[in-house]
Amino acid sequence: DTGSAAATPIDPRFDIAYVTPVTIGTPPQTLQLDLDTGSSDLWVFSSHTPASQVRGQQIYSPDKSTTSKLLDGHTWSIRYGDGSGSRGNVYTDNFAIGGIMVETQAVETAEEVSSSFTTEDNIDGLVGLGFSTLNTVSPEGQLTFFDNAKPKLDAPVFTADLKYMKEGTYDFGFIDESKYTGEITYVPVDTDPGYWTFTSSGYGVGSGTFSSSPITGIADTGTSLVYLPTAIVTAYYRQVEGATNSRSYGGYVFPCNSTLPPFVFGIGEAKFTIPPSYMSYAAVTDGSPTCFGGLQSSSGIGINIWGDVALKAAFVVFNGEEPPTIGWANK
Ligand SMILES: CC[C@H](C)[C@H](NC(=O)C[C@H](O)[C@H](CC1CCCCC1)NC(=O)CCNC(=O)[C@H](Cc1ccccc1)NC(=O)N1CCC(N)CC1)C(=O)NCc1cnc(C)nc1N
Repeated sequence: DTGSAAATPIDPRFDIAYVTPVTIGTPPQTLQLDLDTGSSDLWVFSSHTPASQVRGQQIYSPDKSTTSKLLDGHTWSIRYGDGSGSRGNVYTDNFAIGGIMVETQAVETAEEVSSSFTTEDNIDGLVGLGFSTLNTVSPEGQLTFFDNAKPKLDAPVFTADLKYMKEGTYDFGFIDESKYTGEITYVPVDTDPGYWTFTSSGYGVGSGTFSSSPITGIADTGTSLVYLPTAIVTAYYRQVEGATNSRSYGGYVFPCNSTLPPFVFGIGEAKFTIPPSYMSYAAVTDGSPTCFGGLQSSSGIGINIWGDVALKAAFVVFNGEEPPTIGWANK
């Protein structure tokens, strides 16, 4: 099988996240989920989520599906890097993305979600596309949609073609040559502890010299920005008039009318350029003349994260063969 599904930005003003339509159960219930290579739980707002915590999200009702089965005695509880979290019970049911159907997918129903999920009414839940080792279901961990779908895919891959303030695509089971230019450069993936962890070959700021130095981090579709070592981040903002590292805004900000250099990162011998428009992420509040940078320091996180700001500058292949690799191409 092969399949394709849209990745649509949830906010027209800046790319905080992307959602993809999925169907669950019989008859199919359609939800808009955030495909997240930085985690491995598939969880949804559901008929079990307290009404006080639901604000416009679509919900999955297992009781309305003739193919749902409670996974008795199983629970899940997850905490994300931004401090948000959720927890609940587990069902298996039919689950499809882009026409790829998995009959007994573990679908984790939320009994509780944190406030930032309640207020984000465009996200009905997440599809974790990290490695199944990160799945939080207890007492037995469950497989991701990709792990379940892999045997029926023409090729054990999925690709991300995320776009700047535009609808992009996730493809499953094939590599669409019309979506990229030149060659795909593949590099090894370290699957411990379960992220798509790879090593970039270096970086450059604007037309400055390229610094060849290994930068190990995770490819994370569920993270909005790029988080890299402080030395790289200060080298970048040194080139931005009026940039400061703001404690109150929690990161590097600058006057929105400042000229930003592009940011270049290496994958093997290949080079990828994040254009200035992506690097000026958003005004700190609507209408403010102060903008928040798309590149921030990873010093408080403990890992480097290549989030959407970097991913949308490339066509990215998540290759699930043994051993897994990740491929990057210009587009
Ligand atoms: C099994 C756990 C699983 C692997 C977990 N994975 C992750 O946290 C990475 C994962 O990709 C998650 C997936 C997110 C979670 C929130 C909802 C959208 C998806 N990414 C993050 O948490 C990265 C930081 N968050 C972000 O990048 C969120 C994403 C978001 C999007 C839309 C709406 C709300 C939030 N963006 C913002 O908050 N933004 C608002 C501020 C703006 N300046 C930038 C955009 C983990 O590492 N948890 C360990 C963990 C726990 N506790 C903490 C404190 N840190 C941790 N890393």
